[in-house]
Amino acid sequence: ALEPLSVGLAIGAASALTGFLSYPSFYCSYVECCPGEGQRLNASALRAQLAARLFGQHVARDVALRAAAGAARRRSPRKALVLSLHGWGGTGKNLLSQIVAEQLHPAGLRSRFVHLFVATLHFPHRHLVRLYQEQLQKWIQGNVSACPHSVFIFDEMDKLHPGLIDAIKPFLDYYEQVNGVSYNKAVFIFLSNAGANLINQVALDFWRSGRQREEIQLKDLESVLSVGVFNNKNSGLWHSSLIEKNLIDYFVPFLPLEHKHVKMCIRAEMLSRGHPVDEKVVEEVIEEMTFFPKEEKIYSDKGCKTVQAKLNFHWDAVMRDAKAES
Ligand SMILES: Nc1ncnc2c1ncn2[C@@H]1O[C@H](COP(=O)(O)OP(=O)(O)OP(=O)(O)O)[C@@H](O)[C@H]1O
Repeated sequence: ALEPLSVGLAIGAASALTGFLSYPSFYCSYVECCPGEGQRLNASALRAQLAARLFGQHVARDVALRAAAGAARRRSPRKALVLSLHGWGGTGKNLLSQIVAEQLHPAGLRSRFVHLFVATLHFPHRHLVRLYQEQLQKWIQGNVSACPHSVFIFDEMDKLHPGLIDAIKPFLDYYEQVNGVSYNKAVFIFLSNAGANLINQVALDFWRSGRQREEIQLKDLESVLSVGVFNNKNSGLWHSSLIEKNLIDYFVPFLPLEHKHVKMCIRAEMLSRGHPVDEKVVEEVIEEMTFFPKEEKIYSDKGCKTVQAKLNFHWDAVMRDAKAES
């Protein structure tokens, strides 16, 4: 093995000789750097990732692509990009956030410029809201000062205390600067189950009337949600204040997943573990999953969420049987 010093000297000499590696790119190949001024969400790279990794979510995919294209167009956006993701559990909201974050920061959730907050985990106590507000504001301000392209993901947004939503609001607004810091290149992604039942009902109505799932358009979902959730003061929707002020740029709905999508998740999980796809196992795993509504059993009630656990369980059983036989 080569000593680190020799490797460093060799690389240094090579770069000095060729003049090929500029200082920042050389440095940034070893230490994660904040993307440069011109860096934007790349719509075609995002399209390829979404096509390969996110199943059964044509509406969410199209909205995310529109957001990326919009962000790419604006050299100097007037405000931070704010996406609000809604849908049933296990339908891909965290996955899509991760894919979007990876476009700006290839390390994704491991990047020091991508920050994930889970309401019940990071802000569990109501009586500490003031402290959380202060900490959250300092955290966002410090991180955006260090990297304007910071990404903040808030999971379980419907469980976030309204005081914390108020604390975030100034960063989402059309201010050029807040306390000397500009937030217009930051990305905020909010995840929640709010409106999931209404989204599911639209999907079911399409199915019952014999229409294709792919015919569902954003406007079909927006119209139901705007009456049932967004404009309903009694729905207790967490972000009514954000909507009133037009701080959310894109509403991203997630449809409930059907058998065929869950099968795609199972196959993808097998491949990611380095196993070939075994259709018999796919069928066995899907058999163990539950689907709603009671009569038609079309949609997975946990989306793809339990796929990993079910596969683990399945393989443990296979190993046990193999051991017992030998
Ligand atoms: N549409 C999908 N396409 C591919 N994989 C999916 C999809 N939906 C869920 N998964 C997989 O299922 C698991 C759970 O998904 P994810 O965490 O994104 O769901 P979620 O909608 O954020 O759920 P929750 O609301 O419960 O947090 C992940 O491993 C993810 O990769």
